[in-house]
Amino acid sequence: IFKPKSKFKSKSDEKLAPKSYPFIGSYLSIYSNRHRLIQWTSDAVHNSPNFTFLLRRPFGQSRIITGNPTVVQHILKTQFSTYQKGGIFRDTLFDLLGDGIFNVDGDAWKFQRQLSSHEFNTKSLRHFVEHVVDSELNERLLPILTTAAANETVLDLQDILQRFAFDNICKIAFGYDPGYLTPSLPDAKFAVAFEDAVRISSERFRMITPVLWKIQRFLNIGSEKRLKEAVFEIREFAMKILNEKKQELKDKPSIQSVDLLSRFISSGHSDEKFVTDIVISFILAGRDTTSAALTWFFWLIFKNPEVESEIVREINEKSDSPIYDEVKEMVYTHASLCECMRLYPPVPIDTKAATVDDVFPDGTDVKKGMVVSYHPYAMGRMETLWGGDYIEFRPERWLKKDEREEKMRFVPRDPYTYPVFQAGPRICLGKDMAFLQMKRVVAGVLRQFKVVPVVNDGSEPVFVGALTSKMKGGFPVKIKERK
Ligand code: HEM
Repeated sequence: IFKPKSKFKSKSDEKLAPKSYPFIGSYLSIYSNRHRLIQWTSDAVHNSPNFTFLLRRPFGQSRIITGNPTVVQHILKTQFSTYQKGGIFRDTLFDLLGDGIFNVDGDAWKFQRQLSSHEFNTKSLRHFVEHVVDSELNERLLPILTTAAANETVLDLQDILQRFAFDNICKIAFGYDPGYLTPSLPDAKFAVAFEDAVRISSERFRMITPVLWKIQRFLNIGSEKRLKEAVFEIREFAMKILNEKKQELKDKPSIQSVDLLSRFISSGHSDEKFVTDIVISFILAGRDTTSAALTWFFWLIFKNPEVESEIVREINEKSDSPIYDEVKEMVYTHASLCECMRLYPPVPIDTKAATVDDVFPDGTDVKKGMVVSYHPYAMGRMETLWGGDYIEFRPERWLKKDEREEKMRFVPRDPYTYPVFQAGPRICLGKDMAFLQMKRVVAGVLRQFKVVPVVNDGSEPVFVGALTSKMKGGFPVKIKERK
């Protein structure tokens, strides 16, 4: 599928690899690039032989980062049991995620995966898009945009989309509506606690050594103190909902619940710790991913008006179809979202730990315990994989004319070249749900409005990556009614 080749053409190219020194490793380069770590590691991937490089961190820790699809397939599929969450990932996120699906391996993971996969069957997905997404769209998002258009106010669209996604995922996970997109509702405590806990947990990854945050946690000071409080609030809240749900199901056993929590309780899993852990993982998974993708999507279509026109044409053509059929048939919009996430992946880099010594197909030696990352951001910007126009936003690269039916057909790329949703046995469980949600939002918004970014000095927005990516400083926009 992809032939690794040495990219070092000359001695001067080799100088592009991060410099490493005894004891501190590449810390000086890491520190000077701390505000653009995704872009810096992406450059390092591009400039490395076989697109795999070893990043030496202080105190003898090393991390292998790859953008080579053959290696990605090796990590995510062929040697699936060798590369696990384990180690530093589990340790760093344990306070927030506990033993939720994101943070476990082996039988514990398999069990949660099987149990929750029912939530993603066609019936549940149809309900999700027709009821959950649609009510949030029509009752909350579109009225906010209508008011902003009438008053010509500037909105932070990134913030609004995050709130939208948070309400959606809470309804799926808990059957509970936090109303985070409704500014008049004061009960945003749970959402704020969740936001703080995710931010502080992500910051732990950026510390020079985990010992630092562990000391802070032990002394219960600084951001670790807030993390403890935030996690306490989240768990207390989750427990409250759990008990209410248990009572509700006891009082009305015949009730048709579609949320994850009710499903677990109904199938006999009501252990408080187990159920709260898994629900917290789901909220994390669904919270910032679709909003990150949509934020960059609205920026990209503004920059590429011919793409926006084609999307508007497609959604108007489908406006008489039932909602579920409409979103399923939005082929050009689907391609545009894939193209957007190629350039701006919501999870820009993802990490595993090697459980035994191994050798990658490109010859890289891996030692037991090493941290190993694959880099969707770097891979989306590789000429070898996407051609000379890789930097252009061109949804057509995902489409092919179906000669018999005389219409465009979506042609997916193999998931090891495009691991935006991960790949292999642990591929994102919410992928289909995410596309349905994003396409419904795009149709709802663009049918009625034009989103116009407020760009003061003509500069491009900056991509920042943590656990999930963000647009630095938010996404200020004005909303115009489409004539
Ligand atoms: C554009 C949107 C999304 C993207 C790009 C995305 C991407 C990913 C990625 C890269 C992973 C692997 C993370 C890891 O193991 O470290 C993942 C896992 C997962 N995602 Fe998504 N995700 C999206 C939306 C969603 C949504 C909306 C949900 C839930 C409703 C969801 C549920 C999950 C779950 C449960 C896992 C864990 C799967 C497992 O470990 O077996 N995702 N996703």
